[in-house]
Amino acid sequence: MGGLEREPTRARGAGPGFKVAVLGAAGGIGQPLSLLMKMHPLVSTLHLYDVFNTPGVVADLSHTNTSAVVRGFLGNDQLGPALDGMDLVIIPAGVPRKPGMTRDDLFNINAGIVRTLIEGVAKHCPRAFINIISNPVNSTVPIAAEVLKMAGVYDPKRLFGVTTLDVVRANTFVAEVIGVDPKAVDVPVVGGHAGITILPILSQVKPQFSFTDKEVAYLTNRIQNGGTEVVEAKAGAGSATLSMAYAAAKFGESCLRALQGEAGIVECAYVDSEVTELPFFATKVRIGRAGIEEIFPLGPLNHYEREGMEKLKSELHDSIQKGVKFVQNPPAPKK
Ligand SMILES: NC(=O)C1=CN([C@@H]2O[C@H](COP(=O)(O)OP(=O)(O)OC[C@H]3O[C@@H](n4cnc5c(N)ncnc54)[C@H](O)[C@@H]3O)[C@@H](O)[C@H]2O)C=CC1
Ligand SMILES: O=C([O-])CC(=O)C(=O)O
Repeated sequence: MGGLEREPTRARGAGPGFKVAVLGAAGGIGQPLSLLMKMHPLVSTLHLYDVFNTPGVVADLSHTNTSAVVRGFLGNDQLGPALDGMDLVIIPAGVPRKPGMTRDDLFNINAGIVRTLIEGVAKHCPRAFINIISNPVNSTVPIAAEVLKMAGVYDPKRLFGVTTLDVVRANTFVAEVIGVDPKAVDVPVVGGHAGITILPILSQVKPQFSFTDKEVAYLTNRIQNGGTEVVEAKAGAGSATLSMAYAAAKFGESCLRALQGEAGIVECAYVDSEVTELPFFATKVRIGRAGIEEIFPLGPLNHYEREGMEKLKSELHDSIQKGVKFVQNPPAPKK
């Protein structure tokens, strides 16, 4: 195809807004998430990185007439340029589940992917907010923290495990039960992001509502197993992608609004925390320009929720330790 004799006149990418990188951008989550970020008015530059098909995704997205400039980066050699100067790095890279698998079954492949990508972040944009989507989140966030510590650039206020999909699901399923618009519902979801470590605090739902025991059991089970519901429905073709892209864009937007200086941005996220004895835990956090400004306590829990808290602790503890150990005592490379 013939090119233009002169370059397009408007130099773009230097306008107001933030620089965002999506790592794993050609995947099931990465593509719709990249579209949503390309449409976002707070994004001026969008860097799409993957080990596969980024030129195709970039060619496609670059034809949308939204102001963000999109650039593609392919393969490990281009990880540095993909990350240079980024304000926000969103990471949905890695393999998804198939029916019968747990999120922890993804550890062997995804742990190494996240470690490599975070080494890149540590080197090229250590002050960026990092949003980790790659599973198992309960372990990949501790992996990221250890890698950043080793590089001497760990700022716990800027590292977030994305658990927004659990909140999105909780709000949707609760809205169905109480018969209101899901946008009007707010359910805190705490703990982690796998099975029983996902703990919806239904007693704190807004608007206030008194659920029956049967409703609590149904809702808790559906929220904890929402990911598996999608994995089974997709029958081998992957896990949640569209709802996850929506959730990641929602959380990413909150990070960008916080970076811009907007006050009062509150989201649930899995973060370095002292709310419990576990070193990482998801609760509501207030995010500001420099990252997490406040981690909210759990608030009053009923008997059912206190039991759920006790049940989740040992699984979450083990997943955290597994991630920490992976970086501190890495497995010997296979011969
Ligand atoms: N936190 C959450 O709530 C959720 C997390 N997930 C997780 O997100 C991850 C991605 O899921 P999908 O997009 O459905 O998978 P996918 O397989 O469709 O896409 C993953 C992408 O990552 C890329 N990739 C692989 N190795 C890479 C590397 N070293 N560097 C950069 N990119 C690399 C692949 O080429 C692919 O394009 C999975 O681990 C999945 O379990 C999925 C849904 C919800
Ligand atoms: O279930 C999975 O494997 C993907 C995921 O984390 C979710 O949908 O919540």
